[in-house]
Amino acid sequence: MSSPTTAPTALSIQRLSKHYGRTVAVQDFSLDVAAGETLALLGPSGCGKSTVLRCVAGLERPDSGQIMMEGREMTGLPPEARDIGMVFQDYALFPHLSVLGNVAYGPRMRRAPRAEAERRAREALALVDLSGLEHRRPDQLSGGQQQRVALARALATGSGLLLLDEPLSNLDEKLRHELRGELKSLLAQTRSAALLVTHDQREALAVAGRVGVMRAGQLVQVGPGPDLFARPATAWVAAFLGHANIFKGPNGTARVVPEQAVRLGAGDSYHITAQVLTDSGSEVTVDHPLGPLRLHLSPREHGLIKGGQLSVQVDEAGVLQVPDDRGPVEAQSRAGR
Ligand SMILES: Nc1ncnc2c1ncn2[C@@H]1O[C@H](COP(=O)(O)OP(=O)(O)OP(=O)(O)O)[C@@H](O)[C@H]1O
Repeated sequence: MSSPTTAPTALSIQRLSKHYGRTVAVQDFSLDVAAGETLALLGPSGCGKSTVLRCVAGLERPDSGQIMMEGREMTGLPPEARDIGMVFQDYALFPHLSVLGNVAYGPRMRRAPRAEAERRAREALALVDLSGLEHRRPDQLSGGQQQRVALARALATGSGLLLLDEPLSNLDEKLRHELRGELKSLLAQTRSAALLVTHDQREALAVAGRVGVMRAGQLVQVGPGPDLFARPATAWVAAFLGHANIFKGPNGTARVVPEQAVRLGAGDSYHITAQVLTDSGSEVTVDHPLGPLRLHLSPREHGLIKGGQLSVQVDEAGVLQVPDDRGPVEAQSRAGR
């Protein structure tokens, strides 16, 4: 599962495990992040994403495994010795410090002289487009501006590795959408490697070059986001990424039918068993021999329905055969839809 790129490795996590009491939070987790790369860890709540990040930051001590940065062993070191820039969910700015003071804090802690720390802080604030607000206090900023100050603070550390734990979580949908694009270009400009944790697929796809999908403490698949969607390794990953058509196959396998494998208005006609209007057209369920096939139709495609029937041709070559690793409840809820 290592990166196909030849860039040097900024972060290497090897066989990391961590439990809390009886809860296995992370198990045998290995991942490399290349210099300059942004990698997003994606997975359902409680799957261990933040624990991985906290172990990399040095805020948690792993039970076993190794964490290396640029080839140096970090596993036993305290957070302040790791030279990492961090942004956490609540972005915890110091309320009594100005914007400039907040951003200069990192370099100051790393013993940069005041003038040098402030120069770096101003540079970072310019990157996040907040020049001119240096003297405000956090409570005089909007949520989005505070979020950007937190980012600037991480960037000003000048570290080769940034850890971002749900960095856009406290924003409304509109602002999140705007900042997703900004975050991507910002990370590209800094050339730092970044490990981003999110439970939001759109965020992962919009910001990261590669996405790692976690389930129950383990990394189940890693690769560029569009590749994961086109070729999910297992039925659980397919379901998690939003594939609608996953059918039980023989011997513990499942068949995933991507929308691209379905041609409308060709082949045999099948009954429509359910129809729901959506804001972009309609969603219909077709009684297909493979299973109840759920399809999104544009208003124009909706016109292909004749007498409660729709012609559908499934390109067998486009159907994916994968191990069915879904629990009984997950498989049931999909089949029942
Ligand atoms: N300090 C702790 N003490 C006990 N259990 C913990 C602790 N921190 C995390 N856990 C448990 O470890 C597991 C992984 O938690 P973690 O916060 O890493 O998940 P996550 O994927 O980041 O979740 P979310 O998306 O909800 O933030 C969960 O079952 C959680 O309840």
